[in-house]
Amino acid sequence: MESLLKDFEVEHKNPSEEALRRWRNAVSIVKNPRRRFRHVADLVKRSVAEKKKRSIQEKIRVALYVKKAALHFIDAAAAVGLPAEHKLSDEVRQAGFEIEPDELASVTRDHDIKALRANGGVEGIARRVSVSLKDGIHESSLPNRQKIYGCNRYTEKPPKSFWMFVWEALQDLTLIILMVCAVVSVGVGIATEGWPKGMYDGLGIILSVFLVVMVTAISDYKQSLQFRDLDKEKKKISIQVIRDGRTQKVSIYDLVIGDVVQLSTGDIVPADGIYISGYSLVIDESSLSGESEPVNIDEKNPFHLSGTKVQDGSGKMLVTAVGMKTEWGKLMETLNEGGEDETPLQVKLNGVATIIGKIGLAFAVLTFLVLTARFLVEKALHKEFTHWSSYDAFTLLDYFAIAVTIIVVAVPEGLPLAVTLSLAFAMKKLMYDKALVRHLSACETMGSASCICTDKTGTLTTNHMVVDKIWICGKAKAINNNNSEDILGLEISESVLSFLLQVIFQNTGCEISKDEDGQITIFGTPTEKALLEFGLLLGGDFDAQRKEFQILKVEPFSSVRKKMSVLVAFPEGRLQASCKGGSEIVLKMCDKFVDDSGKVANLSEEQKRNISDVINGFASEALRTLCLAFKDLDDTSEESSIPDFGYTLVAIVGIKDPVRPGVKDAVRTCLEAGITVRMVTGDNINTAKAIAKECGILTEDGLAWEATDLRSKTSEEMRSIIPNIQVMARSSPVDKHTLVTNLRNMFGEVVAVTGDGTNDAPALRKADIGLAMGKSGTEV
Ligand SMILES: Nc1ncnc2c1ncn2[C@@H]1O[C@H](COP(=O)(O)OP(=O)(O)OP(=O)(O)O)[C@@H](O)[C@H]1O
Ligand SMILES: [Ca+2]
Repeated sequence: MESLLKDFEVEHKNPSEEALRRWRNAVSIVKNPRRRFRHVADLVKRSVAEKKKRSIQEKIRVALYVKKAALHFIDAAAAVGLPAEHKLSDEVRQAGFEIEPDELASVTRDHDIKALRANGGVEGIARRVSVSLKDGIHESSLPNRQKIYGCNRYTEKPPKSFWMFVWEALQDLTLIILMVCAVVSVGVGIATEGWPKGMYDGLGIILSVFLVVMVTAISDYKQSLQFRDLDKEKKKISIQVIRDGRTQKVSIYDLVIGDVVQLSTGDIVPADGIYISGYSLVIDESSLSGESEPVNIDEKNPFHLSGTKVQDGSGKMLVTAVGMKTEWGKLMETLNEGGEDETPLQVKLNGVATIIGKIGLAFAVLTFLVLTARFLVEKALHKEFTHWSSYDAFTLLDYFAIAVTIIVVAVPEGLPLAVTLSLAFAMKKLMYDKALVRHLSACETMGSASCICTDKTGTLTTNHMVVDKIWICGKAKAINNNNSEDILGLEISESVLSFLLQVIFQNTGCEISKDEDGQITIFGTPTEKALLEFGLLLGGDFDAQRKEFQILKVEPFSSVRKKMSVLVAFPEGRLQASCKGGSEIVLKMCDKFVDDSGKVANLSEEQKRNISDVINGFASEALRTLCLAFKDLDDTSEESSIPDFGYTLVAIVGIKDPVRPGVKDAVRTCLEAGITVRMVTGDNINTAKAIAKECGILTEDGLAWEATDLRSKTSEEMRSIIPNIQVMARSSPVDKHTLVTNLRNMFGEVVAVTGDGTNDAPALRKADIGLAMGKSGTEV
């Protein structure tokens, strides 16, 4: 059997074009190609779509790069004339806007900096679409905006109606033959046996064909409805916007022109827009232009294109074009063209169906031959060979119908479809368990995984973080979260408290939004939230503190740097940098600290060691540790970057992030099933070890490494280390990716990766199965 099926082998993930072609060619007996190849990639369509995509990308590239160069040229020649005034239509004017949809869309699409300037920059555009850059749009203007500027939706193929499925089911070759047989049978029947008795045979066949077609069409239609539901679920993505002065999350489909969108690392830009403000915003435009070189978006290059990805940094943008007015909208059409790749099981079953089909066909032919031979022999015996009646023709037709019926029932055309159905069923079931499966094949591959690499934060732990311990003024204290009067247990001096609050409130990526009844919601990552909540609990006033200084520069948190730094200016002209991040990393940047008496003192080697012990102490209690530090700068000159040395350590916080209930059992189940489980985390090694022990991942003889130490190893050394690694700490996204690659290539393992953040995205994509966790669901 294996050798018969050798053409029916494809890889789990990204099968080669050649393999896809091979099995298609090996399928020889197909009754209904439309049905048989329904959930299978359409290679022809795909290559057409690929060509179309290339040409669109090429056009975008020309628009982005060549035009830009040309513009510079024109600028240099000082041939600046104001763009032609666009006439405003009454509709736009009555709605209170001052710019035509097409003009607005073309500014961003063509990177037309001249048009932007002529419109008064981003502020000018904002005025024209009547929005305040600070408070965003008014919710009440939503319908108007949608009416005039459109919705953020892309044209989709209309869903197939039920009758389409009936039509497709009718294309079955054997059913067509049977129907012809039925018609002939009716004709011959009426001629020989008369009305109505002669009808019965033919009618019988027609009725059964009708039944087969209906059953097939109904089950196919139901299946398509299921797929539509799944598809809808897959497309639910939300993004942070500011509306009516409040930060809120909305679905990307509800975005309108004028929305102020908050972008942060890992987000897909949901619409075309113009840069308002931001910090070290780096965008990956490869999905649009095919160029792999990321671009910086700032005042000089202020255009955001829909479909690109935020690689680093954070910022705000003003939406200027949505839906089909963006280039992405056009590209979207080509994206799903040609369908999803078939899974190995689907292909195998196609092979089985083909083999059975051949056997069925052979038997059908044999049956027909035997029956006909017997008939002829009998005729010869009765010496009636020259004497033919219509009755004989009828008999032969009957034999033929029998042969075709054998094919109809014996060839399992529905088999490959059945597996798609069962995979879809598995998807649905997983969805009830709150897991969204994006690719059918994942359901299948999941069963053959030999190794799981999981991140820690958010996957093994709940991601509900609270500050649990703090080290400040040379003492470690447990936080009493229930008693806001006396959270620090002991008194600390006013000045130290103000240092601490300053660092917490300056150095945060969080947004606080207050609704009408004063309820506050904090938007931000769990770590940041925990810290900010702690600051509020200490009695800090976020809004008041924020007004005291002006933020000059921000280096947002990234999984590579593992820290966040900001530079602020106080009204009196003083500058201050502050930094928070992975404790051993920030500790290296400090040479002073706030001592027992609340004074700034030099940090000796011994004290550094003591502080390291404190960090390790916190970490081995499974706390995530962060160092908070600041540095006063008297240099008012325009510094190019935020310094990374000479800081004063204010405090170390230990943040509790409890292990999810049930994780330990899940790990045990995996181990019993022979699947190795590894933890790959960005956190401190001791924190990682503590959590890994708690979950049962780290055993006595297992290894725990820091990713930085692994990077320098040769591939030979890796080969001996990797099989025993159970914990990899302080890893960057690239480290995670490398580990997965090595596991797959060196040891041929089928690797499943679970992760919840952007730092897991490369590894998730590389893995045989990527399981993206979390409520938010970073787009992977
Ligand atoms: N907002 C932040 N500001 C500064 N430092 C942070 C912030 N968030 C996390 N860190 C530091 O970075 C480390 C986490 O890095 P990273 O984001 O790569 O991992 P993670 O996603 O939190 O963990 P995992 O990989 O297990 O999911 C933490 O240990 C902490 O020290
Ligand atoms: Ca994570």
